[in-house]
Amino acid sequence: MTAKLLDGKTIAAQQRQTLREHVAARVAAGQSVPGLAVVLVGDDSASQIYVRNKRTACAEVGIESTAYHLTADTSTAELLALLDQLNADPRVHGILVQLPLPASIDTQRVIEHIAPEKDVDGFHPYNLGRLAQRRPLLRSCTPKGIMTLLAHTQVELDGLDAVIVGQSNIVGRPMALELLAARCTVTICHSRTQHLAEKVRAADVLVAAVGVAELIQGDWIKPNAIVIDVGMNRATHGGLCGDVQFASALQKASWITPVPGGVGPMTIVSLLENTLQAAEYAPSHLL
Ligand SMILES: Nc1nc2c(c(=O)[nH]1)N[C@@H](CN(C=O)c1ccc(C(=O)N[C@@H](CCC(=O)O)C(=O)O)cc1)CN2
Ligand SMILES: [Mg+2]
Repeated sequence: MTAKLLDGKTIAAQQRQTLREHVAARVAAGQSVPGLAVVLVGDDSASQIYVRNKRTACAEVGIESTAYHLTADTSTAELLALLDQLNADPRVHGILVQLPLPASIDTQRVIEHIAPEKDVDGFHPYNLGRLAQRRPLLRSCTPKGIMTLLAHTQVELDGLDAVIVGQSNIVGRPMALELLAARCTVTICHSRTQHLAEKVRAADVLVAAVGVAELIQGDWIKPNAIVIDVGMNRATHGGLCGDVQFASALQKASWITPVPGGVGPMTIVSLLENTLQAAEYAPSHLL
């Protein structure tokens, strides 16, 4: 059997079209243009590309993005001062601080300084706590995008065994909360996990987000499993590869995401959705 591809590139393009219509309808009704502040600190080349892609996507759907590019020697206090300004600005509905930040900056303090109602990355403890209580507001972008991909399979998730490989704050942990809210039985695996292959073999839904090129072998995949590969690793031949051995997993899974073109585009479109959501739910005195 050959798995069907979960084509994030195409699905994200469809979502952007829908978003463009919603934003246009909102503006035609006399409401404000959704605004996203995009904060980049330092010169990390991958981050510069992601920020550029996010701003291009904003422009495509009619969200106004404003870039703040700070030098790598910016202090935590200076970044917090910028966030104070953005938190108070009624034209800014969403604030995105691109990660990773330079090591000299206290990332956790920065995340906690973003007003939760403008936290369109969904990284603030308030938003993660809301998700943990099954009352989500702004949801982390990669896990939210993966839930959209899973909905496209039309597979009923209720009661399935989900295994997540990777326990990061950005992907693994919020992903576990999303799948738990969808009534999966969830296992998180990490660097201390014993018998990883056996854990993966039990997965009806596998999310690989560990950042180790092709760690997960095709013969570990349960027949008919849904395989979501968040990994983006440099392959020895120069291109990109995921955390899953794609060619052999393709023969076992029912659905699988490609790398690139699977999860990545869904992360960006989820950010756009969150920005519109933040604008729609902004307290009326901020509209
Ligand atoms: N503030 C945030 N920082 C980071 C996030 C995030 O969601 N918020 N996630 C990642 C980086 N990231 C977005 O910021 C991101 C990474 C990759 C892609 C993507 O579309 N990837 C493409 C392949 C790109 C390539 O060819 O190099 C794909 O998968 O098709 C989107 C977003 C860490 N930081
Ligand atoms: Mg992400």
